[in-house]
Amino acid sequence: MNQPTQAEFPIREQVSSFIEGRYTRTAGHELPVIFPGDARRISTLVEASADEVDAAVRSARAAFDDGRWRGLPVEARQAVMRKVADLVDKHRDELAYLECMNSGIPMRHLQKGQIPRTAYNFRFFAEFLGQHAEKLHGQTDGYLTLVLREPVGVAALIGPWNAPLALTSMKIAGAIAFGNSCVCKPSEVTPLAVARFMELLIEAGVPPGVVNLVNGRGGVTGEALVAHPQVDLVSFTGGTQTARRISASAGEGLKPLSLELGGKSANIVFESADLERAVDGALVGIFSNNGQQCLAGSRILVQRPVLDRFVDAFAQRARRLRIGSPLDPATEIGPLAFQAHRQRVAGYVDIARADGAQLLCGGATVEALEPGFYFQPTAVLARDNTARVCREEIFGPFATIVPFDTQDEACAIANDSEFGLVSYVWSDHQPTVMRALSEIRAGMVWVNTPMTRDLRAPFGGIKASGYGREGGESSMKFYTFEKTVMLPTVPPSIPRMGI
Ligand SMILES: NC(=O)C1=CN([C@@H]2O[C@H](COP(=O)(O)OP(=O)(O)OC[C@H]3O[C@@H](n4cnc5c(N)ncnc54)[C@H](O)[C@@H]3O)[C@@H](O)[C@H]2O)C=CC1
Ligand SMILES: O=C(O)/C=C/C=C(\O)C(=O)O
Repeated sequence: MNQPTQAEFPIREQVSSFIEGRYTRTAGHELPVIFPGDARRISTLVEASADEVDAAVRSARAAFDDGRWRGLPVEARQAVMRKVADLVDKHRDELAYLECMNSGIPMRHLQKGQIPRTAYNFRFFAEFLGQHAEKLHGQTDGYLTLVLREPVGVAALIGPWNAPLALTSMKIAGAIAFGNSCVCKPSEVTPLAVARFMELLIEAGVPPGVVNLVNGRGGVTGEALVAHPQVDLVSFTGGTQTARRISASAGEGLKPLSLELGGKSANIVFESADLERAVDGALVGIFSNNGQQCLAGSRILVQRPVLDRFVDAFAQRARRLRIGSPLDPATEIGPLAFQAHRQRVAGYVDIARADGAQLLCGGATVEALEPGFYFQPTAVLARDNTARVCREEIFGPFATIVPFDTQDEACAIANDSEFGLVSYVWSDHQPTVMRALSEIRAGMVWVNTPMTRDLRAPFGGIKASGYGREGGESSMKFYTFEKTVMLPTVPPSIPRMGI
């Protein structure tokens, strides 16, 4: 594909809220929307005030209460959700372009990964819905006990900037599949693709008001949304500190919460691994999506007998990754999402050195691509797991390699983290794999493969990586509540009172 252009896919001059099926275009506090490839301002975000958040929640509430969506037969909801997926496929390049211009994620990754995943989020939940009727729990002592699943109500869906549409659409699909209405709040850094997606939802037949959008800063728009008394549950993906504030507010309102947070995931390469595959996997694990992934394998633990070979191959391949404009189909590493974030990532080079780590490759910005927010794929060899680069989530193209001797040590290092999102294990020796699987404390473990995803499976972490799970049945449980119904099968004898 040629590089897409703004003439082909115009970018809205202003991104506001989308309430009851329409952009609001109100005046308000403005934030620039920037193309990280060259630091150019490409649009303006108009922040939603608390009043506008209130209007969005009320719209979702009304849509829920009058049953315009949850009251539809399952087949009708499924048909609309499939249509959403078809429209995402049809507009794949446009959505990829908007996301790319806003987040700096390379087009090739968006066109092959995140945008098809957006379509699949809707297809998956449409099919899932068709498989799950209310469950009959059988008879007991003259009663038929039924457990019904009902939508919770109005969901607040708060998303991050690292995979804006793919992650927000996963939440929307899960929420509306089971009949909920929702208000989304994407990251203020990356509002464009999610905003365009709102129009596609309406075009597909999702009734206005069922999915609303508010844009703005977390401390303003996000806080007003979480605290709104008519919001019934909150699904959040983002940073751990933010999650603490959201938990406090949601806790006050006793709102169910799903928190998908950051990680410092161990990618363990045993000497029994196919080393070439492990290097391939480790590169994908830390450098795909410009390294901005919660599930990045950012701590690469390597068994000493293969350490030198691994380090040489990894650093050599990292140096060869193609850095460039995210619009170029050949680009493997694009710019980081915003300038302050690049500064933060770059700061870890000195932090690593101060802790005695050795720089293996990268470690600098890319002069030739200034003023874009580029940063070279970087790897350091840490002395041990106490280094700050082993403990803090960097969220960029920055790998920390840590040597180990024994399997016990590898698992102890893997678990010695405040986070517990995922872990990767590379070994062709089954007992090694089986032991690692039972000892690693993380929400997910991938064996001899980087980052594969099955939407039927629960996704989420433990410890500072959050709690709650989404995907398949886990989403169904989160976005519904159980209502128990007792029906007498024979007229019961009821004690007579007050006679
Ligand atoms: N997928 C993940 O696990 C992600 C993890 N992160 C981690 O979080 C760190 C900080 O990144 P940020 O973009 O600043 O993430 P963040 O946690 O601040 O933002 C995520 C979302 O939460 C919203 N938000 C912020 N404060 C809020 C509040 N008080 N109430 C309601 N909503 C609020 C933001 O506007 C955004 O939509 C990153 O450096 C990275 O370590 C960031 C993005 C994604
Ligand atoms: O596959 C999912 O449902 C979630 C993936 C999350 C990320 O890739 C992320 O937050 O980086």
